[in-house]
Amino acid sequence: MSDITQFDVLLINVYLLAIFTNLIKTKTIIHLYRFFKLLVVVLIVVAIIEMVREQIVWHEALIKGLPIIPLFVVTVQTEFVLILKKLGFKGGHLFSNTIEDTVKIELIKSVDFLSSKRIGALITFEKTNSLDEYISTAYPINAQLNHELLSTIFFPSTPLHDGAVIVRMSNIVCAGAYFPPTERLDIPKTFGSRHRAAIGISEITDSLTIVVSEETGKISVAVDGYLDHDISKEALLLYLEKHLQS
Ligand SMILES: Nc1ncnc2c1ncn2[C@@H]1O[C@H](COP(=O)(O)OP(=O)(O)OP(=O)(O)O)[C@@H](O)[C@H]1O
Repeated sequence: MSDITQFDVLLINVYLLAIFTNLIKTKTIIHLYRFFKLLVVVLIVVAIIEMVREQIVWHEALIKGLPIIPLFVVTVQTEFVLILKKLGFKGGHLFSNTIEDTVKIELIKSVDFLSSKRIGALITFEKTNSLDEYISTAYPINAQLNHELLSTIFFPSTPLHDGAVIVRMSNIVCAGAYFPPTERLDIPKTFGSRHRAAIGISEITDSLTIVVSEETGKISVAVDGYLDHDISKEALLLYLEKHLQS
């Protein structure tokens, strides 16, 4: 323990901070981070019990507890970054996916059309967590979302219809994006890879995804790792109002 220098502590701190703030998007890191947070809480509780039991004064406790300080600092920093992201603070400016009311109407029209024709679709709205890594491997579009464009993209047998459309602000940024599907085992077998991809992306980012089932025409929304299946147009509009500001 005493071999650890302040410089080592600093290095560990910087290293862990880099992992947990930059790679927080990947599932392994999220699981690792949850375990890490639990570890910090356990270590702090053990340290407090030891302090009380052995009547250690605070400065002795500080020296003894030096190795867990980086763990504590990183956890606090990471939590702080996550809270800022939740509040919509990104890269020094307030950010959220603002979507105009006219675009919401176009979107609902398109989803209704796709649903009535039983055309499968996956439409993901980026919020504060960047979807750049999925955009970079998809087909770029960069055009304002409207009913005609969105419906045409998902038309069966056309080159762009497979995969997901990603929407940033009121623009369709790309089509044909692929997401890591959820690894959950409790998802009903009736949900195939499209629905699993929607849940998957909602587990690792704060995005909102609309799914139209090719098989049934049913509309679902995936957000925060949860799939709300078979919802009405009205319920869809409520989701848009709640998650995407005008
Ligand atoms: N990982 C993925 N990311 C994005 N889109 C995907 C992914 N996996 C599958 N898809 C899309 O879903 C289509 C296949 O859907 P599949 O029938 O397996 O799913 P489903 O959930 O049963 O949906 P549906 O009810 O529409 O049949 C693919 O052709 C592709 O367009």
